[in-house]
Amino acid sequence: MCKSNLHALLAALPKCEHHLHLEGCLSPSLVFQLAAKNNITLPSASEDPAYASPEALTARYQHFTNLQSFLDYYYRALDAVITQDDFEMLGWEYFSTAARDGVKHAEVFFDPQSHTARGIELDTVVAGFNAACKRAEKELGVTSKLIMCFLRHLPVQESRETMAAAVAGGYFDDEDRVITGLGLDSSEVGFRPELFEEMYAEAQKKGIRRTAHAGEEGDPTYISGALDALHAERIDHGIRLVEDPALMERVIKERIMLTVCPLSNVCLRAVENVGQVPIRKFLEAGVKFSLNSDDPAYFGGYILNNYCAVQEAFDLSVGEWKVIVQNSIEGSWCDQARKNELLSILDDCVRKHTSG
Ligand code: HPA
Ligand SMILES: [Zn+2]
Repeated sequence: MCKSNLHALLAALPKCEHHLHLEGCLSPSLVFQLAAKNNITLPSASEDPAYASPEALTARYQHFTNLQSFLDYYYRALDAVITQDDFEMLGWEYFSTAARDGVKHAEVFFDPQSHTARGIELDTVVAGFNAACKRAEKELGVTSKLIMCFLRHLPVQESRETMAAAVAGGYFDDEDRVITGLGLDSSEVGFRPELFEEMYAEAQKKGIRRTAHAGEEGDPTYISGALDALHAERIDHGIRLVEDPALMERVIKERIMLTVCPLSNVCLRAVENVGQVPIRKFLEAGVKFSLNSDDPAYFGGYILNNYCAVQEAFDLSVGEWKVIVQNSIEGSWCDQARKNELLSILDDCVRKHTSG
């Protein structure tokens, strides 16, 4: 609950989330629970005191110093996730919590290489996450799309193999497209988007949607690289766009949406506080963006916490919230009929708020 008098409106807004790593929903309690079930030995408390208990691990997550310091914990925790049911449980952890925060549509990332590198089949990962997506639609009315990410710190050949495995698995087939989009994540600086041009070109030919993390820690040339070399349709994070006004003009003109993650930016010290995320600058300039939780088990909460933190920092008007939510609906990769449903929920929601 935030202090804002708009809290009821923020809670009720029909949210679309576009920057959410399913692996980032692995809470410390779930790490310990799955490790016990799967007989996985976590690091001992003498190796790393953070592994003394779920509470100690939670406390450790308050002290990341940059992206890499988080990724080290993020990848290590995944050792506990093994079976198709584990992946489904992780997916359900996301959808069941996000639905309570008012998420109606979610386009969620997963990182196959962090599992296939441990000997887990791509099919196991996709089947588990896809089952969670299906269940979310049936039981919660939350629609979703899966976005397969490449880990940019690994040799490009491994991304090539991941792409080939997804094609061979039929996940991009037109009739029953299980994977809607490609993404690019992990350590940004030094691993330029241009390295992944070939896989993105193949995706574009197949009509697969494209996004990439850029401008989180990397300078604005990572954003232009993602647009030029990868033909990215969205940019994940993208907050360093403000450093290059000409590029910002291009992003506005080409209607590229940024998927901004305010609490993540604070936790990973890209900014000192939410007030330094360029929300007001983007709104005033007409840069389209959605607000997202990134890795909610690590960064202080799910999407509503991000909406509330933005409201506390910027004191936005109802009209400004309407623009943010409208842009996040229109920037989604669902069909127009679903967008129209969500736009109409948005209208009702704003009307109810302003009339009473
Ligand atoms: O915010 C992120 N940036 C890069 N890689 C990631 N993997 C999970 N979250 C992130
Ligand atoms: Zn991310």
